[in-house]
Parts: sequence; C-alpha cells; structure tokens
Amino acid sequence: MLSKFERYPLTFGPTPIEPLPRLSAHLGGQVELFAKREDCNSGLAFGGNKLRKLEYIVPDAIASGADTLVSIGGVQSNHTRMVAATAAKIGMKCRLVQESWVPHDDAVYDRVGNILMSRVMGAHVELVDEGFDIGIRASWEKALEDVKAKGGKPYPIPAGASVHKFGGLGYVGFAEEVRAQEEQLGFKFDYIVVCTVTGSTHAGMVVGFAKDGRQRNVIGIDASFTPAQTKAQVLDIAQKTSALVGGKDIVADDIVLNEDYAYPVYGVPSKETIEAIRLSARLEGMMTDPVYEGKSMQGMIDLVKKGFFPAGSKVLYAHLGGVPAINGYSYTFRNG
Ligand SMILES: Cc1ncc(COP(=O)(O)O)c(CNC2(C(=O)O)CC2)c1O
Repeated sequence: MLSKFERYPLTFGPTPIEPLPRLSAHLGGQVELFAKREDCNSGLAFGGNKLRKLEYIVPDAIASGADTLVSIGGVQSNHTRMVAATAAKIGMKCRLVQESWVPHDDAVYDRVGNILMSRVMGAHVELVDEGFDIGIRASWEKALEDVKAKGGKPYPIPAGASVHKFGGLGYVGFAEEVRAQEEQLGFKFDYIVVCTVTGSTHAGMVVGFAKDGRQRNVIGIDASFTPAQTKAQVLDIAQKTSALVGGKDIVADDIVLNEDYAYPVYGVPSKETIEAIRLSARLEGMMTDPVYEGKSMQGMIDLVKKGFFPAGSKVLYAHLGGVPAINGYSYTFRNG
C-alpha cells in the first residue's frame, strides 16, 4: 500500500511482537495478550510511535529545502522529543513549542524526561502557557513566522504529526508489518489495542487493517479526554489517508474509540491508571507512562476483566512508547 511513498529510515525495522504470558494469566488466561514494541523501534532518543510517522514526513521536509523542523506538544511531549532527535539525525535545526497541557504537582516537571532530552539534543524549546488542545495552535503558527523572520526556512509538523498530509502513512505500514508477522506466527490477531490522542496512529491502523476487514477490531483507547474532537480527527485522517493510498472507504463506524479511561483529564493518571502501570511493570517488566500507554494498558486490562474480548481471543497491544515522561511524575510514584 505504501510502495509509491518515499520512506527515510529512522527505525531499526519491524518491531518485535512478544507474548505477555504473566499478565494474561493474571487476568484469567481466557485471552492471550501480546505486545508490539513500538517503544523499542529506534536508537533515536528512546524511540516511539512518532518515528514511524516521521519516516514518511522527512523526505518531504528535505525536498522542501527547509532547514528547521517546527512542532508542538505539551511540556512532556514525546512527539516533540522525537522531532528534536529526527532534526539532529538529518542535520536540521529544531524549534519546539511546549504548552501547558497538563496540570502537575511535580517540581521538576519542566526539567526532566522528554523536555530534558529535547534541550540536550539542541532544540530551541519555547514554553508557552496555553492549555491542551489537539488542534492547530496560534503559538505554533507564531513559531513558524518567527523562524522565517529570523531567516530560517521552517517545515511545519503539527501536534503528534497527525494532521500532516503524510501523518497516517506510518501506521498503514504498521498493519502491513503485522500481517507479515502473523504469517510467521501462524495466527491472526483478533483485536489491536492502541492509545489515541491526536489520532494518526489509530487512523493509519484503521486504513491498513481495512484491507483485511479488521478496521473495527482496532480498539482505540482515548487519552485526550476530548473524545469527540479526537474521534472526528481520527476519521478525517483515516479518510484522507485511505484516499492517498487507494484503500477502502472509511466510515464513522470504522473508528472504535473507547472513552472510558481518559479520566480525570489529559496527562493526569487515575488511581486505576497507576495500578495498570504497576501491574504491567511487575508482571512483565514492561514500563508504561501516566499520560498515554498507562491509560491504554488500563483500558485493555479492564476490557479483559469485563469479558469484552471473547474467550480465546488473541489481543495485540501496541506499545507506542512514552516512558520518559514518567520522570515528571516522580511524586505520583514516590511510594512505588
Ligand atoms: C506514547 C504515546 N502513545 C500514544 C500517543 C497517541 O498517538 P496519536 O497522537 O497518534 O493518537 C502518543 C502521542 N503523543 C503526543 C505527544 O505530544 O507526545 C502527540 C500527543 C504518545 O506519545
């Protein structure tokens, strides 16, 4: 589906799929859980899902003659850290807008984890006191103008690289990769669980899995806490991406987004999120984060407990990365 699109390698190649036997057993053993480790996909500053997207964006950035990648996220954005790493790797400058997306009680929240790495990798990091929103932000548009005003040639990458024209391609490739791995494994996954916020990860998967009729088996776990806006953005990206790759028509019902686990608000873990992070860590040594994967892990665990997945189902958990942000939540985990 992607042969006509140029890809700039930023990852090690296909990400491993591993069984989660202890977590599966702990949850009753009726459902077989597996993880696809997108969090281990690259040597670029701890990797993650955005690099799979950026592989299809970088060729356009280079072709545009730009010299500066400009993007946006919260203070502990994984996406902006990966843009900083990509800029360093391809020899471009990087301008990052980091907005106040998360109310926090950690004294070092704006000095550790993702933002620490972005600074060390030489990005120009600008803190802007604006609240969370997955849409196009004035602060980001101002940064683009400022780079131009200073003689630079900016390349715009929106939040999560999601509404970018090529933002969905990477995760169409994810579905292709899973199908190839299923050939090796000798079985097919019945469900794929993914954390959804700006939406092009979920959207790309929907397009990719629509090829074999599994688009509604992609279970998005909303972590934005603005589910209507997120769901609409996933649908829009999926329809545009499908048109781009010549895929199946995507309709609203193809976007399965579970809204039950994003509480209390974007970026703030609930008690149940913290319990899910601990369970995955203590049974599988698999770390997840309080903003994103902790909530998709919480959702997957709860859905297994509720019997959402029929007995005998094989469920693939997409681990998209995000662990560096946990360093901004040391107070939350002060007792382990
Ligand atoms: C670890 C992790 N898991 C899932 C997601 C959700 O992906 P989408 O934005 O493609 O829906 C993010 C995104 N993070 C954003 C960021 O700024 O880091 C784009 C919001 C993520 O980082």
